[in-house]
Amino acid sequence: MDQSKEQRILNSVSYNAVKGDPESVINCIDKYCSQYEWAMNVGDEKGTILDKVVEEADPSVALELGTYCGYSAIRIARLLKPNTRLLTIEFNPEFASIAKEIIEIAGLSEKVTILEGHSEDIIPQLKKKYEVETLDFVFLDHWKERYAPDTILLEECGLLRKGSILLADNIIYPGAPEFIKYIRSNKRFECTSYPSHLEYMKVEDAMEKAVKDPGAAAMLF
Ligand SMILES: CCCNc1ncnc2c1ncn2[C@@H]1O[C@H](/C=C/CNC(=O)c2cc(-c3ccc(F)cc3)cc(O)c2O)[C@H](C)[C@H]1O
Ligand SMILES: [Mg+2]
Repeated sequence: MDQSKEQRILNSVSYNAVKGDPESVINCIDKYCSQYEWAMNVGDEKGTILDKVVEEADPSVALELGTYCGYSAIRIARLLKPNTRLLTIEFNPEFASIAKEIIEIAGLSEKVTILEGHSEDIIPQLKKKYEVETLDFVFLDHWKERYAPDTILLEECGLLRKGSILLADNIIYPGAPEFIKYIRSNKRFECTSYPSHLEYMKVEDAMEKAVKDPGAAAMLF
């Protein structure tokens, strides 16, 4: 049986990237997906926005919804401080195992835990089974119609604190209209839109940042 696109991406990383060097893995995936086969990694342009928001969040515990090949997990984890971690949820077993290998090549297996399963099943387990108190940063990049219900689920499970930062990909293309409607009308969140482009294409896209109960100080000035 011929290989999947995701397997071909792993082949390219394993052949071309420098082991233990996250930047070389990121560059290798971006090169492969620009030149040979488009894939739904967040990419380098939106990836730079992701980097900035992760640095702003400086998270002790970060969560990603939708690992896919592990590209954004590597972008996030490479910026994490010692003794901090990224949990990333992926329900497709083939993608979970490919991501595991790519994250290993980047030398980031210590910082990244791939949780295989549906987000709606795993999120309620984060506190007890994965010893999470609250999440400092959440990257949403899975099925777009699940952004809103999973954000509500994170809230219901008490996983978001004052200042928790959510960042969502694909606000324009493919779009996440229910999420935008929900998060922008929710007084508890302060939202910012970051216009950009769809990965590897000249198509408009955007990312949305939502900060929960931003600092009270903000109200004083
Ligand atoms: C129901 C279970 C929910 N719970 C879940 N629990 C766990 N894992 C989940 C869950 N739902 C999904 N996943 C996993 O996350 C990944 C899914 C990612 C989805 N991303 C897109 O659809 C997209 C499309 C385009 C695009 C743009 C232009 C085009 F022309 C074509 C495509 C661009 C982009 O940047 C995009 O991120 C992965 C493939 C999938 O197995
Ligand atoms: Mg995306």
